[in-house]
Amino acid sequence: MSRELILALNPRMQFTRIAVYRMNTTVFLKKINHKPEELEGFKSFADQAPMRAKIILDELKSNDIQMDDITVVIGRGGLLKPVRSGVYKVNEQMCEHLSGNEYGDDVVNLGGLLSQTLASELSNAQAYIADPVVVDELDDIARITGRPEYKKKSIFHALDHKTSARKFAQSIYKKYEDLNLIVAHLGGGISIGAHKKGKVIDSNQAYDGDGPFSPIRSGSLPIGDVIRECYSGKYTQDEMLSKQTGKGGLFAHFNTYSGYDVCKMRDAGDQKAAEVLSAMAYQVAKSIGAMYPVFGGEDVDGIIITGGMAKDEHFVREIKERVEKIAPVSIQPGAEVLGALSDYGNMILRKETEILEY
Ligand SMILES: Nc1ncnc2c1ncn2[C@@H]1O[C@H](COP(=O)(O)OP(=O)(O)O)[C@@H](O)[C@H]1O
Ligand SMILES: CCCC(=O)OP(=O)(O)O
Repeated sequence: MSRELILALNPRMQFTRIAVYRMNTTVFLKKINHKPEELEGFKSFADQAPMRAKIILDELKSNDIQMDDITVVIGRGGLLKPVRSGVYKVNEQMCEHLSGNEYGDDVVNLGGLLSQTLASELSNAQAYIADPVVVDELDDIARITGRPEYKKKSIFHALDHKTSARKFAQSIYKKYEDLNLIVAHLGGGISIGAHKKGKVIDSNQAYDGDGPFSPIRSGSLPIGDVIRECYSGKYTQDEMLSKQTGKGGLFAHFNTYSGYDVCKMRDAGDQKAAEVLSAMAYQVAKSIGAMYPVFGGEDVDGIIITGGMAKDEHFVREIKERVEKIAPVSIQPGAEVLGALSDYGNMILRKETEILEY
């Protein structure tokens, strides 16, 4: 059996999930929580990389992981220039773009930066990312907006979308490339994508654009009101961007980053939580419905609902009731991000995947 180890990383706002794999066996799995006081004082998410990397290294060492055996460090890919789906070696330009927030400031940028920082501390490791949030397979028609200077960008949870869609295809003994699917990832961000024969030809711009509001993002807003707020003199540009991308949605209503907490409030009888969650489900359902014409009259073979909030049966039921006439609905609760990264890691080790250059 190969001694080589894969270290997979999924940095989130308040924690970092890490796992170590030897082939298909999980050797180590940990959710490292970061206390609010540890995260205070950093100007951007990218600046947290050295601090989080040190904690991860200490965690691996104290759990007797054979550091010299780690040859692949692979993280979720961040906000970068548009790229094709697949595995990328982390290079200098990628690190510059991620650390400089060239395409936006989000915790997901830490995926590539942590991979690079950790690989540089290990004697035999190379850093990678896979299916970053900027995988771009949009049809040209989906890019055009009502202002020639603005193009719709492809920003969605590509890793979970592709993994869930392939898993669904396998479950019905079909190839992903032969199916038309609508995938809804319900996580911290919410992305709804039209997967036509293996390509995501349309999606909401799930970071700073349109679509349903999510646990942390505002989604589509009445744009005139937003423009007036921008010019009110009350907020800086960074504050306005943060309201859209990290402090909108359920956070703006309830002051928590956790969709789980708001579901618990609803279950405990909180009327406002029930109303806002129902509105979120309503917006998700409308966005799923909006993908139907994208297939140009072809049948939709399935709607896949995935991500952390797909674990909440009440929330999922409210979406399902509104969309199940379009196509059969398959629920895949939770997002298997670390597992998906380890699959890519194994493909790297077996030389079964092209390593793309950013
Ligand atoms: N059992 C659950 N019920 C409702 N929401 C949940 C549950 N478990 C996790 N969540 C929420 O899912 C969101 C995270 O989704 P996830 O797909 O894991 O991550 P990501 O933010 O990367 O998309 C968080 O808002 C979290 O609180
Ligand atoms: C960064 C855009 C994609 C997205 O929203 O992902 P998360 O659900 O992981 O926040």
